[in-house]
Amino acid sequence: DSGSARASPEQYDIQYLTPVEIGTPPQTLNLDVDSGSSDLWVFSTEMPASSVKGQAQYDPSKSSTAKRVQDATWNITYGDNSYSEGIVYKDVVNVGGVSFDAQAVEAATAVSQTFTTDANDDGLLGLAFSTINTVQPSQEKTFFDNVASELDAALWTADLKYHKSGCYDFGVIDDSKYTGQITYTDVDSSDGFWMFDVSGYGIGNNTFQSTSFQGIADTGTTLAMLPAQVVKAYYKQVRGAKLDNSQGGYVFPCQANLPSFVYGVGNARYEIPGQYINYAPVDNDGTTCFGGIQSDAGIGFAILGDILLKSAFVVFDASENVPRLGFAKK
Ligand SMILES: O=C(CNCc1ccccc1)Nc1scc(-c2ccccc2)c1C(=O)NCc1ccccc1
Repeated sequence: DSGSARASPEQYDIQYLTPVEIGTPPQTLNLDVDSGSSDLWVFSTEMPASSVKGQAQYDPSKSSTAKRVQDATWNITYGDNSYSEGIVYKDVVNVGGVSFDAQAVEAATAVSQTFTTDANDDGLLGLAFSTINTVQPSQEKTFFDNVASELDAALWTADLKYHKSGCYDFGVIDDSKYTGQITYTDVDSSDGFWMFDVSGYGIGNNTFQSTSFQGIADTGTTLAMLPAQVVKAYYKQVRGAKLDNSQGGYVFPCQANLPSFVYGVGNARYEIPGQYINYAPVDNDGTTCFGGIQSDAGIGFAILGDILLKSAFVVFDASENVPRLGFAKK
């Protein structure tokens, strides 16, 4: 079995949304496929109407295959202190043609303001490792863990694009989506993330620095949160850039000519074009812009979010004893 689902960007590529069918007859919700968390949770008819502003809601009472998981609850808080919580159903879930008939669908009963204000985002589909799923008293499996044994290959791929729709594929590597070789690197999943070693970095045409650091491949995080020293060195090359704590990070004049950022995976080198690193204006007149590369200070590891992932074709491969990540140019 294999499948393919679209990943459509919201404004500034803040996140990418993928249509997911839930229940019988199918209810289509647009979810944020998130390799940085492991809960599949949705806006639902179980939450107060005041928390719903345009989102589609999963209605288990309208699904003949929905079954309540008695006494099961969940709650999750993300690094920006956004959170959601609720109860659990089992139901049919279909992503890009790959289906599982008893997927834990975590129906929200409450969400934070940040989720309520994002009208197009109906929930998250977590594809990190099931060891960090938040359902209690017994943890549930991610959609990928549930379908892996049915897939032609136990892997999924991310082909995210700059200000354009891309794809998430399941069970197959589509060779038309990348050029050259795929470079693989082992994943340390002990913290539940797709965590690996970045072998070094380079700024524009400057010499590549072979200082490795650990990071997670996180399709759910917008920006690339990198070691403070790396980020400081990057913005030193940007005239007018400064760390503005009131904005929460490095900003620069929107007209700045940003250098590219090169990152290493093993002996391979991948480049984020400077244009991708001009994330979005922070003011109405578009004079000052917020950087797509920011510091990972206080997190404990780097977060290689969409700003970085959209520069490559990425393989999330759990087909062997040790999971691994593959990167290729495209
Ligand atoms: O939580 C995730 C992946 N989910 C991101 C997401 C998607 C939709 C809504 C909210 C969040 N990734 C990870 S792993 C570790 C962290 C983290 C980040 C900062 C401090 C502590 C932990 C995060 C995370 O929260 N990512 C999202 C994020 C938001 C704002 C700033 C940085 C990162």
